[in-house]
Amino acid sequence: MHRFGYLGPRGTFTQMALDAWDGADGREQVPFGSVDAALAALRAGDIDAAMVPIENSVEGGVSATLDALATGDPLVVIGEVLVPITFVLCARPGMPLSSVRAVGTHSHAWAQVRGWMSAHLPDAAYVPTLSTAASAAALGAPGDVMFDAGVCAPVAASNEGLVVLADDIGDNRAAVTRFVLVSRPGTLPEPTGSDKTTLVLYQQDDHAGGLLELLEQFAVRGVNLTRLESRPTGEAMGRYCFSIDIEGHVKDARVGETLMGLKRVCADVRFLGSYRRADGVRAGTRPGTSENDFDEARAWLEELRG
Ligand SMILES: O=C(O)C(=O)C[C@]1(C(=O)O)C=C[C@@H](O)C=C1
Repeated sequence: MHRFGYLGPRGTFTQMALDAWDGADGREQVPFGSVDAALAALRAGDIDAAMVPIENSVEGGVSATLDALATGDPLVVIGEVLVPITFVLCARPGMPLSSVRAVGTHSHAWAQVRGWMSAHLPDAAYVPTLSTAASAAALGAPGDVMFDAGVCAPVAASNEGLVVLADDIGDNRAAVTRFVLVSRPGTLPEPTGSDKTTLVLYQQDDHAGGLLELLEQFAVRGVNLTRLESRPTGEAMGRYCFSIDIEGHVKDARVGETLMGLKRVCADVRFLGSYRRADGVRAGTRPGTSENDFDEARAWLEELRG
């Protein structure tokens, strides 16, 4: 693998995630204007992998990524990276804070600085941009821009020669965004004991207790969920699929058994990869759900069957 796409332009938090990814020396970084564009290029074979944001500790799931992975030609996650998020408010030299009337940034970034904005620029209009660094790049280029200031990473402001009007403006100082490295199917990282698996579940039909039935599959095998979101399928009002991250690897017995159970009760199970956890947390196993417990139970059944 050598061509790695990412949500650009340079200076995005996504590029920081790609810089922090340790699996690819000599890689070429290819910026894309949107998550959809990066994943389309990956599906088309123009790049080998793509780094995209999937979840923020303050604003939650990144719908563009969740939806692009849930539909279309299959893709798999092969790794994840956590990046602490720090925002600055930046502008062209000479623009004082008191003159800022409109602020441009990515919608997930805006959600993380809303409190600061209402305290310091309560009347400023919000202008969405495709990434935080895109707002800095627009201000850094000559010509008219629809906003006077941008919210981005400090590195994006300095890349573009902008002045910092305010530092560290995130409402939650502990904000973290989780990024995933996505590739075409065919690469399954080996289990490490500290892994995650990502799935999208489509229900057979809408009925009372439907979600509970899906969750039981995890619960009885001691599989812990680390993220659960419902996303509209787009087919009709009220039709949802479930985007889920669980602890463990598809090669772990309890995860494999869970997937088989889900396959029986769901209309469709989309496997989106098993990969090493960025935080190194090892999955705890409930009594009766260790590899050994499953091996012993399987051997016992084989014996009964003669
Ligand atoms: O705009 C960027 O810099 C991104 O990498 C995207 C993104 C996101 O989608 O959440 C990543 C981290 C921040 O939380 C804000 C924006």
